[in-house]
Amino acid sequence: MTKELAIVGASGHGKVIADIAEQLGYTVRFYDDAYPSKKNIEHWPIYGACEDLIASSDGQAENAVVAIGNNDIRAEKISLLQQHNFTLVTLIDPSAVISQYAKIAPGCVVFPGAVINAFASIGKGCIINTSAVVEHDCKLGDFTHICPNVALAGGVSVGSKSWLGIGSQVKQLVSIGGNSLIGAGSTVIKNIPDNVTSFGSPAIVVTNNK
Ligand SMILES: CC(=O)SCCNC(=O)CCNC(=O)[C@H](O)C(C)(C)COP(=O)(O)OP(=O)(O)OC[C@H]1O[C@@H](n2cnc3c(N)ncnc32)[C@H](O)[C@@H]1OP(=O)(O)O
Repeated sequence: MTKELAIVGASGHGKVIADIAEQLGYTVRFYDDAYPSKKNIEHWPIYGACEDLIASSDGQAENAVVAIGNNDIRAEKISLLQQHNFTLVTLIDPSAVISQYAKIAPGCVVFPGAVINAFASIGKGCIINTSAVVEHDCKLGDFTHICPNVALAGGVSVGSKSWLGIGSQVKQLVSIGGNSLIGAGSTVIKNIPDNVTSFGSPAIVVTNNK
């Protein structure tokens, strides 16, 4: 029997998610709020906006994943789908390496080559992007985005909705607050508070996002 999966968000990120989902045996259907001005992505048709997906649902726990990189919008769409009884699927690329002792909440995507080690815990709706490393005992809040090639050493914590830019690295046991942004290529060696943008090596706070 084929498994069906609605993907909300027809973007580059969505294409990677569709590829992973198909490898896992799903038949995918894209939805995007740019519909009807946008009607397809690559060879996949777009079936409607997110509200069309909800309207067409029979309330019988259909599978869905949200493929939107923006943490706030992803959180909003996931909450909406949960309110309408969709099943939030977590997709893990077959090439990712996940410890038997790691915990990953629903609605996450784990991209090719990522590693999540023992006793790491990943909150709801997170993106663990290509070749990111989440070491042992890390704790990631809901709706975080860990970009490609990020390396989190052991015991790092990241608050909800934070975004760690491509190639950034974080020293062991460092804590990054919620809703903060770490710039591409940064090296984080000290705790970072909530609601700030930081970058550089070592990373320093450059903007308060409140
Ligand atoms: C699969 C995927 O594609 S996933 C997506 C991956 N993308 C990323 O990781 C992007 C992460 N984004 C960044 O690093 C961005 O540069 C941000 C968000 C930190 C800053 O963006 P902006 O606010 O637009 O800053 P802007 O580009 O105007 O730069 C402002 C200054 O900060 C510096 N700067 C910006 N980002 C960084 C950085 N990561 N490291 C060091 N310096 C930086 C710039 O050189 C510039 O300096 P100047 O004023 O002396 O010229």
